[in-house]
Amino acid sequence: MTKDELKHWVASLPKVELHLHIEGSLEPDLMMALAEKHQLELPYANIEEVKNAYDFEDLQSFLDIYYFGASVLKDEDDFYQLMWSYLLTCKEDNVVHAEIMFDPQTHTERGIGFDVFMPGFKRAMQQAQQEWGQSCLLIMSFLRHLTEQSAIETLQASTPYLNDITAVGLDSGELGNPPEKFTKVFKMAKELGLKRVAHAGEEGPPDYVWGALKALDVHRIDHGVRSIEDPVLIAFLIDSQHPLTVCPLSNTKLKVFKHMQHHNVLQLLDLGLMATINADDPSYFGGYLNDNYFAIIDHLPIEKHQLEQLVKNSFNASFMSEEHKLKWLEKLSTY
Ligand code: HPA
Ligand SMILES: [Zn+2]
Repeated sequence: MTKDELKHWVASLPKVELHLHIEGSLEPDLMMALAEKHQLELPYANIEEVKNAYDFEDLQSFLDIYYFGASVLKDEDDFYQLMWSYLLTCKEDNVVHAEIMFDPQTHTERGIGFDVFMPGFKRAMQQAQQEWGQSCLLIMSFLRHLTEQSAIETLQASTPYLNDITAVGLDSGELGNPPEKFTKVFKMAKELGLKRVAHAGEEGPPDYVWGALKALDVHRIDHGVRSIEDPVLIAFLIDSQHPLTVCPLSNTKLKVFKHMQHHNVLQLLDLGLMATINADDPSYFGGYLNDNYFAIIDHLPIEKHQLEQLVKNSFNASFMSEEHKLKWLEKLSTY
């Protein structure tokens, strides 16, 4: 198959998104429209200027702009619009199931509570479910640059909405904020029956991946690409099959890899790790799920069977029921 044929084929497959920050799907046009609605001053005159600002040195330089962008989200309908726009891209990309992260503290720190963003998210999710059968669930991520006490207060504030939250996660600036800082709140989340994921080994060392596995008892590692530096960790991940939610466009935009040609996702896959492909913050990094698959097709010597494995892995790595997994894996085999 040519690269174009591979892209066409991947685009047609039913797929799963496991690493997507809803605040990172805020497109410049919605950002500008919400700024106008709430009469907020943005340092950008037009969409072109917003896009030009998306030129990052590292994770922190992105996070500064990402948190600033989220400040235009104020009322229930803003959060509805944000979620609805993302879910429309799922339909477009054949993403049949999405596990969507949100950062409560990005909003609660600005005085916007769960009673504002949760109803907005839920309204869009229910509408997409009704209109085209979209499957999706929510992962509540704690900001690791804040204290564990703040994460505990966030978990407590989420109590009335726990039926709508499947898992907790850990994101924001990794270096200097190891997983062990959040041992207690992840234990509380586990006792509440929540699943667990954490960003680790994006900018941070393999020790942070060990920390997420051992101290936080996570089901998946978000990113995890720096695991490759520790052969004992790699052997552990091959054996345990803890999934890695890898985000190729994010990793090149944030200079975790200098160029897509240097990305290690194929290496991880061929070693037998449960690698998956994901979008992370599509509005900031230049593309949604299909674009991430297209980028690795363009720049890595990837073959059809490896793409098929990545897509299968994302179903297997998801929190969907075993019954739904089987249904989709059977369907995949007909493509
Ligand atoms: O890629 C990421 N890493 C850490 N925190 C984040 N918050 C949004 N995206 C990211
Ligand atoms: Zn992320």
